[in-house]
Order: sequence, then structure tokens, then C-alpha cells
Amino acid sequence: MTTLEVAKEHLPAEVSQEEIEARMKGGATPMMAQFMALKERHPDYLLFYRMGDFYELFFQDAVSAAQALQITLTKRGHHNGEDIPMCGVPVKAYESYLPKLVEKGFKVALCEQMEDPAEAKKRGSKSVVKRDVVRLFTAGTITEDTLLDARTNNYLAAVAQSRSEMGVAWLDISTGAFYTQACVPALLPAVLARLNPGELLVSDKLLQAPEHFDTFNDFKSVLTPQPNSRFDSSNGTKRLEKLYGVKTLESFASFARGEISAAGALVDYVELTQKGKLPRLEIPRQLAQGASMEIDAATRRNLELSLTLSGQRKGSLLEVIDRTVSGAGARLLSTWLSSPLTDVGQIDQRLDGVQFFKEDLAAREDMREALKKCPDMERALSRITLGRGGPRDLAAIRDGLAASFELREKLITLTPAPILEQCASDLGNHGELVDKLARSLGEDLPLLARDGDFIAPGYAPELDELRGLRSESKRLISNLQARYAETVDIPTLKVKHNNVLGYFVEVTAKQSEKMPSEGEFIHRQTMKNVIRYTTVELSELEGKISSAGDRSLALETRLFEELISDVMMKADEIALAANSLARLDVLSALAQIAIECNYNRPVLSEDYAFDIQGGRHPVVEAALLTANESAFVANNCDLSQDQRLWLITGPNMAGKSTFLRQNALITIMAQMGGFVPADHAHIGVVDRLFSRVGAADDLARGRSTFMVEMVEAAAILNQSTERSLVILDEIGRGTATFDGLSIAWAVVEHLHELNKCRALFATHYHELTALTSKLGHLSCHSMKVKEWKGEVIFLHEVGGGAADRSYGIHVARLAGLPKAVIKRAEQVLETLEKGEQSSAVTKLADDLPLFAALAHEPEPIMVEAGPSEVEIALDDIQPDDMSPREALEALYRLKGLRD
Ligand SMILES: Nc1ncnc2c1ncn2[C@@H]1O[C@H](COP(=O)(O)OP(=O)(O)OP(=O)(O)O)[C@@H](O)[C@H]1O
Repeated sequence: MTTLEVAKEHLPAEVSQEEIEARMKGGATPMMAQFMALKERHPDYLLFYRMGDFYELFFQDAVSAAQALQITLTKRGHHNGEDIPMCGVPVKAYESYLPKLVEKGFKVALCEQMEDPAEAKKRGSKSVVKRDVVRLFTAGTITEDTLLDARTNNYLAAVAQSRSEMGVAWLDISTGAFYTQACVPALLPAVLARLNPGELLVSDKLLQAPEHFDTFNDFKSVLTPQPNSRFDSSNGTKRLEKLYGVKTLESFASFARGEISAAGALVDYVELTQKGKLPRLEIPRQLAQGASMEIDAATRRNLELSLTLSGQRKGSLLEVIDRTVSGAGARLLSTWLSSPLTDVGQIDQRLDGVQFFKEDLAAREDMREALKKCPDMERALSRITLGRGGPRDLAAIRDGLAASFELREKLITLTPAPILEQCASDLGNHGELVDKLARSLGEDLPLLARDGDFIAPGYAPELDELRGLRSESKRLISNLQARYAETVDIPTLKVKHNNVLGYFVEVTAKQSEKMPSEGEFIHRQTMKNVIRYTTVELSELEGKISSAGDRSLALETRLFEELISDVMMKADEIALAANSLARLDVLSALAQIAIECNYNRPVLSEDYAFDIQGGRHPVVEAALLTANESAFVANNCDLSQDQRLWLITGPNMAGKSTFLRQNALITIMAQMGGFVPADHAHIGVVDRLFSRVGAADDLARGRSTFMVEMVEAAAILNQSTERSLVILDEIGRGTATFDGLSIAWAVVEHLHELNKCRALFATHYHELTALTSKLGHLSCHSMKVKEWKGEVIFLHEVGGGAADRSYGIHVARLAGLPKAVIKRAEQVLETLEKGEQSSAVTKLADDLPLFAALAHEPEPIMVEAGPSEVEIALDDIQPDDMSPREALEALYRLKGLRD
């Protein structure tokens, strides 16, 4: 049980006066006593304790927050003889501090004053203002636009285990989307990698299960441990049945026990953090096993799908292909990219939609223009259902629904693909609600309903009357001012207002001599330079004005509640319309990128086909284009059954890794329903994509680079099936040559004989090509190079057959290894290539001090001369200003000069 749970169970929700007094006996001030009682209820949270215009933090909370926010740490009073550390943030600006804290892994409990301080005073001098925690901010449960990235989903996920099966549930509280999925334990890392949750709930028990230790370790920074009791599946069932008002959950889907446990825990946690207010949550949608292509965390990372290896969005596949124009569209594109489909029919539907927008320029441009203006209805709706919505959220619904209706009309006349017909029907017709919102909401809307003045004139006659009274009263006041000025003959007499006196007459001290000592002017205040009076008339008017103000605000609040409830009644349909807008955005955006970058429609099938003609790497291609470099060289890849395993050899830097990755990326793009960077692509759907490309050591887990490589290879060999696609880059290179070669050899045999998957295997072990004679489905390919004047030119072209050399020394020279080392390496290579290896090595070792080779070179003759051509050219080179490619070209030029 976590500390939070212990605290919750033995303490009543509200802090009582007795509890405060008991703590005061221990020496605490009344306020500190209250703070401590509240803190005890929320030990895992930074307690933002409201004091007037500030939220104050005390003790360790203050120390941590001051450090995280870089704000001043001060002190306030003493406790047990020690200073109490304190820091604070202004109430008005606290939202700007929250993201920093949440990002750094803190959770925040927001504690408000629940009564007017004057009320507390009435109860005696020792009473403190009632306070309570009204909201818990955690990474997975925030809804504010200011705290969320508009273009990414922020999932709160939970994992449960029931016997040998895992249940995963996740929801986006800011949109109401709610999903579940059951999976075998081995698939859990891939499922979590796909979701990339902002916060992950796991029971204390599961966290201790050794078989999941590594998986949860990867999500350490977003983990929120929960008591086991929260994951009880029969409680979960009851919870969900109550939430959706159904007798049985089977009417939704036949959920596995683990899925229900996880979903129940999620709902519980949302209720806990939202202090009892549940947002609108869609009916949980169950993702069938195998409905999406599973891609494990390492593969996602290495393929740089949503983030680059250095954690940036820029340079990732998502960033390169994202042409969406709305936040909801961007979020959906990211979801589609992270979970490519496996159902050919569904993929084709999406492709039909993209094709429609690709072919119809006017429809595409119209759609994108209209979507650009659409507000984020999903998030506005979620705030409204959480009771946190304001007039601007209502306006977002009004504008979003109005735009939806216009788009629907347009789509219907186009009679396009079925997916678009579905979108049109989901956009719905909310004319009545839009009309009501349009009539009711004014123009300049405040953020919060309590600020008033958001209902349009003409909507509610009673409100207009009250507002009329207010402005009429103001006119009366200015009339009164004129009359009083005349009566006492002081033209500069003013009627003013403040919160203490209300309306009053003000004259200067000197003018006050003219004021009658008796009669209608009653003296109220003498200031340094001015004297103030009230009159009975002014007080009466004051009463009228303030009551008109109160009544109009009360009326506006009532009207607001009514509008909110109208929206809530249509919440499901509004969510559907919002989702439809997002789908339209993604489909038209995929069409847009297809046109911009010449992508084509792939063909998907149920068989094991894999034929890509003229394929390109979307990210490398875009980078070459931006850098104005030579065009990307397109390549074919045909993994049909008789050659489903390609062995690719070729020099370093020739483009092997790029080729491997581009085929994986094209597969992902095709299965997400997008067009692909290839002339033609025919792909039999892939159930799982595995890769072992590039690696770094994982010191945190005590694994060396080679160990990481072997762990990943083991997962591939144990899990890939005939339906999978595997890309392996230089397996076995991190150990002794013969060990590495032997491992690579055995891996190829295993993939070929047992896994039978489609695979690309890049290697520098040319010996492996001998396997073609033995393995019927293995086919050898190599990256072409041209040797010219002793130089190697990379053509980036994949051809048939095996490469004979790696040209590693050539690349080493380009990289600037000292000349002596290059020369010596060439000699060693020659000897090794000639002789039987072991005797050659002995001979080399006997023979040579490292630089003996240089000894045979004639001493250079020193001639007094001007700078050589090479030196002049060198002077012109500014290494800091060059791209790697320019550097390479410069090297070639220099080499040419020397020859
Ligand atoms: N098809 C291509 N067209 C144009 N440029 C390419 C192509 N493929 C690769 N390149 C360029 O060549 C560089 C090296 O490619 P890559 O890393 O794929 O080589 P490699 O053969 O895997 O090298 P190594 O064996 O050293 O890892 C890339 O960064 C890219 O700029």
C-alpha cells in the first residue's frame, strides 16, 4: 500500500478544528497545524497552500520547488526550534509554473481557501480560514491548454496482470478517448512503447515482479505506483458498469480480466485527482490482439518515428511528414503513425480517403483552409465535462460545430470514398445547438464565467433589463454629481466609488469650507487633501447598482449552466464531430505530403508479398533536399518468398543502414494508411516489426553495447513470425571477429529456417554470402561503389551479388586518421588477405614496430618554396562552416591536387 493510500484510509477527507487544535498542542501555529494536516493527506504531492494572492509551499516542498522553479527560498516562523523553509508563486501566474514541476516528475496538490477570511475571524482568534485540496495535478491528468502540447496526446495508462495475460488501459483525459488491450507479457514493452504514456499506473505488486522489472524501469520517470486494491477486477467491473450506467460490460466488448482491472484503476485515479469530478470518458474501446503492428521500444527509437535518437521531434519521421493544420489532427497523425493497422480493408479505406484528397486539389485546399480555423473542440469539451469550462470553451464548441456542418455539406456533394462518407455522417448536424450558442454568447468572452458579461445582448430580456438598470444608474450618478456641484457651488465636486465607502462625494479640503454643515451631505472621511461625504440618495443608488450587478451575474451564471448542460447532453455527438475533423485533417494532410514529396499509393495484401520499387528514405531525402545536395538514390527491395532474406554487404558509408531503415519506414507508412516514398510498393501486412540497428550501451541496466545487441537479437529470434519484418544491421560486430561471424552465421540460419520472416541483414562479414548455396530463400545484394583514380565513389545503389571489400580503410582516411596508421593498416590488410590468418598474424606481430613502414619512405627534401597548391587550397577551407558532405568533397579535391 502506498503512503497516499494509508493516509486516505485513516484520515477523514476534511481537516477538522479538533485535529488542528491537537496539532497546536504540539507547538504548531494554527495555520501550520492546518498545513500539516493537509500535507499528511497528500504526502506524495507538493502542496500549493493558498494564502491570499499566493500559493505558498513549506518545508521540503518549498526546498524542492524553489530548486526546480529557480525561485527564491525564504523562511516563515519556526517549527520544533527550526526555521520553516518557504517559497511561493502568485495565484495569477501559477499555471506557468506547473508545467515545469510536472515535467520534472512532481505532482501538485492545489489547496484553496474555502471561505471568506472574515467568516473565520467570527469563529475566534485561533480559527484559521477553512482550506481544502481541490485538485491534484499529475502528468497524466492535466486538461489546461496552457499545460498541454496541442499536437500530442497525453495518455494516462495502467497495467494489470491476470494470470499469464497482461491488461493495459489508457485514456486521454483532455479528449475523453479511452482504450484497453490485452497482450502476452512479452508484448508489454512494445505496447507501452507505442503509447508512450505521460503517466503510468502500476500496482505495487506488479512493480516487484522480476520479469517486468526492465520494462517498468524504462518508464521510471512517469511511474505512479498504486495500491494493489485499486486493481481489483470485480471492483473495476462495478466501477465501469456504474460509470456507463450498464448492467454488464459485455455490451461493449468481452474484456479480459486484466483489461478491466487496469481500466477500473484508471477511472479510480482520475476521480481521485479530479476530486470526484469525472470527465466525459468514451466507452472503452478494445484493441483486438494483433489489430496494430507492434513495434518495440528499441525499434521505435532506432527508426526515429516520433522522436530522434537525441529526443527531438525535429528530424523524426513524424516531423517530416506532418502537414496537419489542427492540434487534434496532429495528435491523430501521431497515433496513426505509432500504431499502423494490420487489417487490409481498414488500411484501404484510409488510402481511399488520401487518394481522394490527392486527386481533388480544390477539395483538399478547401478542407485544409476550413480546418485551420477550427478550434480544438476535443479539449474544450473535456474541460466543460470536468466543470472547468468557461465561455471561451462554449465558443469553441459553437465555432467547431458550425464549421463541421459546413464541411459536411461540402463532403456530401462530393460523394467521395466510404471513409469520407463516414466522416461526413459523424460531423453531424448540430444546427440547433450552434444557433443557441451563437445567439447567447457575446463577442469579447472572458476566460471564466464568474467574470460575467459574456451573454449577448438581446438573448435574455431580464438580463438586458438588469444591465440597463446598471447603466441607467451610472447615468443617474453623473446627473447627481452635476446637481450636487451646482447646489454647493463647487464645479469640481466629484462623485467617486471605492470598495469601503461605496459611492461618495469628494471635494478638496479648501472647498469643504463651502459645504453645508447640515443637510443632505453626511461627513464620512477626512483625508490629507480631500474630504468625503455620502448622501441618502447615493446610498440608495449604490444598493440598486450593486444588486443589479449581483442579479445580472447570478442570471448569467444560470444561463451559462444551462448552455453547459445543453453541450453535455450532446457530448458524445460533439466528440464524434471533433474526431471526424481530426480524421479529415490527417487524410488531407497525408494527401498534401504525398503531392509535395511525390509519394504513391501502396498496395496492401494478406499474403507475404514485399516488393518496393524505387523506394526512398523520407527523412534522409528531405534532409538532402534542404541541404541542396545531390538527389536521393531510389532503390528496389523485393523480398518475395524465394528471396525473403536479403544479405546486404557493401562498404562503410555506402548506404546500407539507410536502405534497411527506408524499407521499414515505407512499411509503417503504408500500414498507417499513408502514401509512401516509392514508385510502387506491394506489401503483405506485417504483424510485428523488429530491428536491431545501431546501439549504445545501457549502463543504467549494467549492459554493455554487445549485451544490448544480443538481448535485442534474442527477442527477434524468439518472437518474429512469418508475418514479421526484421531488419538487422551488422549483428555480431561488437565482439571478436570469429565470435561475431559465428553468431551472425547462426542468426541467419535461424531466421531462414525457423522464423521464416521477411528480413534484411546488413553485414561486413562477407563470409556469410557462402550461405546462399545452402539456404534456398537467401539472396545476396551489395551497395555499389565505383573506384576511380584510386578513390572510392559511393553510388548508394543496391545491386545483386556480394561485395568483395569493405573499403573501411578508405573511410578511415576520409575521417582523418593519421597517415601512418592508414599506411600501416593497408599493409596489415594485405598480409591478412594473402596469408592463412593465424600465421599471418604471428608474422605481423613479429615483424613490425608500428611505424616501420614509414622508415622505408625517403626523407622529404626541404626546399625553400612558396606555399604549395595543396596549402593554398587548405588555407581556403573553413572546417567550422562545412557540412560533412562539403568536407568530403574538399578532401577529394585536396587528394586530387596531391596526385
Ligand atoms: N540512397 C541514398 N541516396 C543518397 N544518399 C544516401 C543514400 N543512402 C545513404 N546516403 C548517404 O550516405 C550516408 C551513409 O549512409 P549509411 O549510414 O546508410 O551507410 P552504411 O553503409 O550503413 O555505413 P556503415 O557501414 O559505416 O554504418 C547517409 O548519411 C546519407 O547521407
